[in-house]
Amino acid sequence: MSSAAEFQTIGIAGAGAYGAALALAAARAGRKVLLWARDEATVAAIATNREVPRLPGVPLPDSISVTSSLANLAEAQALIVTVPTQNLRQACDAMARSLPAGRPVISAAKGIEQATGLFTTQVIAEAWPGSTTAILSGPSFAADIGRGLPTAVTLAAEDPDLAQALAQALSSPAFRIYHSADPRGVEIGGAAKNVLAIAAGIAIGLGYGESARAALVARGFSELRRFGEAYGAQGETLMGLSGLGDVVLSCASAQSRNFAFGLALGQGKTAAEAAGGKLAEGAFTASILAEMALARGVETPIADAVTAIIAGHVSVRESVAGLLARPIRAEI
Ligand SMILES: NC(=O)C1=CN([C@@H]2O[C@H](COP(=O)(O)OP(=O)(O)OC[C@H]3O[C@@H](n4cnc5c(N)ncnc54)[C@H](OP(=O)(O)O)[C@@H]3O)[C@@H](O)[C@H]2O)C=CC1
Ligand SMILES: O=C(CO)COP(=O)(O)O
Repeated sequence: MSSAAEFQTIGIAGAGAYGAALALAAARAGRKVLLWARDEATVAAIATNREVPRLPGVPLPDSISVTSSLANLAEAQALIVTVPTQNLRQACDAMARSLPAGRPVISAAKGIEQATGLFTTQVIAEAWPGSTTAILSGPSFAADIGRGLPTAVTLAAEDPDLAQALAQALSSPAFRIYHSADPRGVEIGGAAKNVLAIAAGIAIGLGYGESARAALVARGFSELRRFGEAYGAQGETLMGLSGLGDVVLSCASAQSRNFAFGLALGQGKTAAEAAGGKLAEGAFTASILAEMALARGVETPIADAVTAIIAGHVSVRESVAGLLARPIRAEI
């Protein structure tokens, strides 16, 4: 039986925008936080300025310390990994070399590993054998968490007691964490919503308007649900914060980097120009998600279209015309 009191110190691996946000959330929940960045210069800048460069304007309290040594995370009773999905394996390999396995490792990444088709908790389990995995996901911009605005997410683990204990340990009045025993459902929602956010951005970038966006979001959610159920997600999870909730947020706001990436594609930029050096997880997830859907006989026309556009195989307009020319069919 796990209890929140076990988790007094939290280690956070990855000092980007979300790592900073979750460090602040954990500190506000009364935890001591050890924030790890791989780069010495970043650690020095954070220690001096008491803010994370990728989340500027939010001062870090004294309960957050920063380190470039993974061995210093040994004191933490639970770890949260906040590096991009395609770099998660590398980060977990490094942790496995520096720390004993066993403590809970919570993924906060939203994607599918391109090279393997593994979801993020599977990547952690494979790269760091013996770790107990969990996933935290849901509608939450790092900047909103940083400002202390009300936010709600889901934390899931196979062991419901562990999920509940971690959720309690990390929750505070403005950062509410619901718990779940369906980690696969939670991680699929977070990965797939990024692909849909790109599609929604494309529709707006093309000037197709709000009705088109609403249609895309609804049909996209149906795609997410089919894919999720084919890969073992529970329907109720997909309807929750980490699925529908994050689709609503990310498809509606230009604050989403995935939406902004799609918007730029729709306005005629190439994929490289549209990314502009910012992380758009959906750009890496779209093709593997489409491939995995095909392997299980699931239709994902929106993920297919996003994949073809990013690869430069079709123009944005041709691709959208292809979607609009699909045969008329029953909605469900
Ligand atoms: N930002 C947000 O609002 C939210 C983000 N997320 C998810 O969180 C994850 C991270 O996103 P976010 O923080 O925004 O991204 P950022 O681009 O802000 O930061 C990524 C961080 O990961 C670090 N990093 C990359 N590769 C490694 C590695 N191999 N080892 C250690 N550190 C590494 C980078 O370090 P360096 O500077 O050295 O490259 C950087 O500090 C993504 O999966 C995203 O979907 C989830 C919810 C909200
Ligand atoms: O996942 C997020 C909000 O829940 C952040 O979205 P972006 O990665 O698209 O900025």
